[in-house]
Amino acid sequence: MQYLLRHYIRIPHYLYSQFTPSIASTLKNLSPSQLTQFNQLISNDDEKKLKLIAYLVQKLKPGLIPYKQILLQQIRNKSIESNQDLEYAIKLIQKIQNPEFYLNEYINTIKEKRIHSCIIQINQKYPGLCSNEQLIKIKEQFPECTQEMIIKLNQNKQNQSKQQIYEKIQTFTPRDIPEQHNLPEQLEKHKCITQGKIVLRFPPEPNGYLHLGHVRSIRLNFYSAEQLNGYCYLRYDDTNPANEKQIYIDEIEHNVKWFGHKPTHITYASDYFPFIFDCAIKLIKDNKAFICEQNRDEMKEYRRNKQPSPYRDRDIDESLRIFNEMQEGKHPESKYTLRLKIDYQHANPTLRDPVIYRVLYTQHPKSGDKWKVYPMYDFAHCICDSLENITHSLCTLEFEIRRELYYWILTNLNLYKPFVYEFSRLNVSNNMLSKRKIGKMIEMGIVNGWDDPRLLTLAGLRKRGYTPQAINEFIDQVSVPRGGNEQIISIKILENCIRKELEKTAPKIMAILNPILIDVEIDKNTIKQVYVQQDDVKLVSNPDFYGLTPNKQVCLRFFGVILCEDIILENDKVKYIKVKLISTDINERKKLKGQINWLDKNDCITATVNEYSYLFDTENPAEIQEFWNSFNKNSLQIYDVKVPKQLEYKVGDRFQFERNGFYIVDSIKDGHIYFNKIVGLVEGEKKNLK
Ligand SMILES: NC(=O)CC[C@H](N)C(=O)O
Repeated sequence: MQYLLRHYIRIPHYLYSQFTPSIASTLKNLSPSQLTQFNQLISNDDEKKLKLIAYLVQKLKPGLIPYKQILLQQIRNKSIESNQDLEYAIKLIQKIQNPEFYLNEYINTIKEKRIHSCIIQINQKYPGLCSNEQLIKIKEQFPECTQEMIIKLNQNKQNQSKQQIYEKIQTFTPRDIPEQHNLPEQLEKHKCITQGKIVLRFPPEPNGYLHLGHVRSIRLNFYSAEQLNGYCYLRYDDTNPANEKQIYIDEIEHNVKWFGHKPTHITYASDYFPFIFDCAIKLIKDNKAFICEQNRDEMKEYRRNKQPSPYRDRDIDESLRIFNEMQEGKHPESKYTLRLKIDYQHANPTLRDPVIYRVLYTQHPKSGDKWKVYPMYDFAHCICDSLENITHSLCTLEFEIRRELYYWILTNLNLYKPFVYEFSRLNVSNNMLSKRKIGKMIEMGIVNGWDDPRLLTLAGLRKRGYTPQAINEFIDQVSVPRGGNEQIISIKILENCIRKELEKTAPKIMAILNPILIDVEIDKNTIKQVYVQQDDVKLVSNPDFYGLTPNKQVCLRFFGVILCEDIILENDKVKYIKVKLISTDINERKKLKGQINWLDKNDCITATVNEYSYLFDTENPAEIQEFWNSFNKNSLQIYDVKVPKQLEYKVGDRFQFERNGFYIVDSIKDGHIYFNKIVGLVEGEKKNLK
């Protein structure tokens, strides 16, 4: 049971202990026949998960009602593999939720709901499918649904996900948690300042480059503020000078601008250090904070065992004196810390007398050596939010457990409290979004720096050829769910977004990857030399191959029908290919299935292509402790390419190389062009040589 709870229901850790006995006792209270029925119903693992969640929702203790929505969400987000699963999940949802609410809030009929889920799944499984193919797939599974129904639902879905990002904020309703309520006079002052407008913030720590995961927050905050006519701050959460650098600060600002956002203000947590310091003094004077001398390990041990620090009852004046001395630089690092005096036995470990200040003699990128004491994130963050009159403080789910502490601090400082809301962190398959882990990969030399095009850092995506529009489209499609940090989004959805955009915008050119030179005999006296692509040449043909192979006719596109007379090898490599021009007649050309790309030797130049594929072989490398072992060693391949000579190439230009994919000019060194492959064509398109 514990195992299931931990894996399938994401609730704060410290609640398990309260949760499990109540479930256990409910199970105990079932009559033998009920129990048999319950067990009989559970026939496989997936069903077990769903059933258990549904069961738990029914049996929630009144105090846990706020988590009901999370659990329901969990059922909705459950990946459903078969029709039976789908029907089963729907039945469960119906059972546990007021049917009227379900029908109004979600979809009109169960049938629509089923089709709708099916569309979502099909979109996720085959992101590149056009609507016709989608229709066929859906019809296979739901023969009873009409074409109109599918089109209508598909449109609804698209409109819904487009609007969701900023409309979502308007749907947040305050939870009924007393600690979160503001006093009437606080609210009045807050409203007077904000004039009822929405005030958001994007608060990255400048300790690395931003990545795709941050775009969810950038989009949610900046874009929502723009759409809702509100404000959004870019605030650097610079409370730990040990890891922070000016280059990161600059890169973050550059990225926000890249997405076209203009922060209402750019602020730094360090701007507020004097105020935050005074807050700490106030808490010491109120006997709500004390100077502790426990070292890191002792503190950890005591907190885990719910024991009080031996310094907890230190005299207020002494704590005040030491804290001031800490700031004056009179004490070494790690000797003293300032800790809150909340409740060392609290069920939520973040409230067990957390540290709020420590001594650091590191140079701070903004405030230099002015400060010797630095506030911890938990202490600084809520105060900054409050001072900036943030209306909605939005963060990822791993911060959920800190929400109670956030409110405790603001309540005890008598400060205005923003509404805190968490959403799922973004995970993308076959890659890793974690500044720490990316930093590690750079350190190990697995990738070539923060802007390596295989990484999903914004610098990497930019270099790879992604546009802000395509990235935003991806974020809109995957939206801002709250289902859990474990969900993994297929990287194919991201690829599909850039592909869709480039299909419309990138000019098509013929380019020959891995070129092979062939002699085309036009007549007895004329030989034309052209390049064709290595993968269009095979010594032995097969029924699916329409390229060059001995004694077979193929067409050099827009030129003429040729017959391959001979292929000569040297050390297993094609050395020479001899072909003969048979006809240039358009009708003859059209007859052939095999249409090959080519470039005249005299009309092209040699360039280099960096072709990238997935960074990791496994879908979820974060799961593996030594994640570098699943690094895809073929994630970068370098090829020669021939491109038309008469075109102009500038860094940043994007092209579609016909039948190959999309490419961007990455750099030009001494006249030599380097392309990065952005993304391939939709699977199957390449083979189709027509
Ligand atoms: N509350 C939050 O949004 C967390 C911000 C934190 N500085 C981070 O970069 O993760």
